[in-house]
Amino acid sequence: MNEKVPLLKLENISKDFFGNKVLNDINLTIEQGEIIGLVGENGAGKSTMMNIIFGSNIIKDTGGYGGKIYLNGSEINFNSSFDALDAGIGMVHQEFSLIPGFTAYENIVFNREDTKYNFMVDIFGDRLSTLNRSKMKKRAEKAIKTLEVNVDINMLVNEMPVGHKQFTEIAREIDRKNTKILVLDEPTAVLTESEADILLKTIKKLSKKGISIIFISHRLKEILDISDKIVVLRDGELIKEVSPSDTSIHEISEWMVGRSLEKKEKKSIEERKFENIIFKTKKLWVDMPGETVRDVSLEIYEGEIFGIGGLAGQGKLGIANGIMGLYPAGGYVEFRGQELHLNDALTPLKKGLAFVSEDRRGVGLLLDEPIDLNIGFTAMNIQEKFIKKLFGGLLKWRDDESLQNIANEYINSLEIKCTSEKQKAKELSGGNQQKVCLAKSFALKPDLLFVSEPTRGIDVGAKQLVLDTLKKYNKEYGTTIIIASSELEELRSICDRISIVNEGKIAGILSPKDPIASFGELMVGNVSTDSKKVSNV
Ligand SMILES: Nc1ncnc2c1ncn2[C@@H]1O[C@H](COP(=O)(O)OP(=O)(O)OP(=O)(O)O)[C@@H](O)[C@H]1O
Repeated sequence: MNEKVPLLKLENISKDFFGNKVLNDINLTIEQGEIIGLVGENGAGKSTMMNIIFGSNIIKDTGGYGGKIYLNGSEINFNSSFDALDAGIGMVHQEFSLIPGFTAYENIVFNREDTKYNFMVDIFGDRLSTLNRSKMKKRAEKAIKTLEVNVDINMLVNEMPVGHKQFTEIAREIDRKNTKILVLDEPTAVLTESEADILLKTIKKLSKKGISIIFISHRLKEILDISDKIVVLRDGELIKEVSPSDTSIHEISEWMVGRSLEKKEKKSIEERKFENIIFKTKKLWVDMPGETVRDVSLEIYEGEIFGIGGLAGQGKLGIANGIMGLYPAGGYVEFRGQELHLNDALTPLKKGLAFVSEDRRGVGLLLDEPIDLNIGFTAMNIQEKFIKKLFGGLLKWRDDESLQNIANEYINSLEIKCTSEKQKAKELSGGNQQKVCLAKSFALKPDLLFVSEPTRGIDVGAKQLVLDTLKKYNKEYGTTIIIASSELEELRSICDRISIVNEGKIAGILSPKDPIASFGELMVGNVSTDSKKVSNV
């Protein structure tokens, strides 16, 4: 009998990192054109499994893996990702692998550039061939067009907003002619809902063309909407394979965490009164690629949790980036009654402001350093915390014990999955790296904390934990918190007031109890409605 051979088959796959077992006896098959939705808590082993399929160096450099992988029935054993690409397996990693100083189109066709004939090639060989840029641009444009997004292919990658970087990465994979399997590791984490919708449609189209997709996401609704088969990993074990029509978000969440989850009643937010203005902006503008901040005037009360929402590119992320000196900014900003000088990244930190950026890997972590140093680093440098001094400060050295203590405090409270506080940041899973970034800002004990997209890349179970930790900080230390988020429900669950930014201006400020429709109206710039300004809840 002629048994049908699956496109890809994983047989008894296991992996440990220096004795720490992270994958155990995984068996999985993937058919041509099938979309597999891969889910699991932060640190469950999803990226590791994908790195094995993609032949990533990190697997080989850490002792390889156990078990066998078959592609079209033949065993494969990739020596590098180039072998995987040659075999038709592409991957878009959580962290971008684009070349920052190159344009989008150069990145999309990188290593597969078109060249022009010139006579020197006949004499000296291919090394003297010249690039056929117009052909390269046409190819890049075609790939971007497939995605139906508006990305400027001539823009340098380091000047792009994160969402556009993500589309550039995917366009690069689409441009490859031989792709059979595409692994997408949390591709929608950096996208807005509407951008994510576009991507999901593209994924469906690719699968119809016969390309198989392995799609990792913490947004379980997406997983249910798009997958042909949902695969749940927990603590390195494959614990469930299920069809989306036979399950629900709640059930998947329970398989992920391994226990039954109570359906939480929505708690109504207690109304709080605030007296003093701690922070003000007048006519703030910020020049950040992809983010329009034109004219933002705000007054923030000491001790409140203030939300900033709005559609992508309207300015919600640009505000904190400008104030914290990461992008050119102008206008007037005041903190505790004193003008705060803009275009300087050090002064805000010294004055008691802190920022957890949406681009956490870009500006957040010292990847080769251990967790404890990452958590304490900024506080050490800016506030001389975790430092021992002798002779009136003439002799200074690192206080390793207090660093360890603070790190362990956050490892426990934020449930950071790691082997110890000495594990290097680069060895943590994406979601756990993000928790380290939050801990780093908490260690500063700031008076005013800006947080952008606090739960991006965080699994369903840990989302609430992160929001609760923010609330706890606000309550215990009186920290004023300004949260920018594309998830309106997240803002409505913890903020005292929520502003909506539209076209670089504050369209209105609402109470979290206001109806969703009022937020929606402000998001599309309809300011003439009843959107009352909540000056103090
Ligand atoms: N290079 C490495 N060295 C040591 N341990 C590692 C390394 N890479 C990953 N790990 C460990 O393997 C485990 C699984 O990590 P992995 O990145 O596969 O998780 P994940 O399911 O993708 O999580 P997330 O949702 O947070 O991205 C984690 O405990 C992580 O610390």
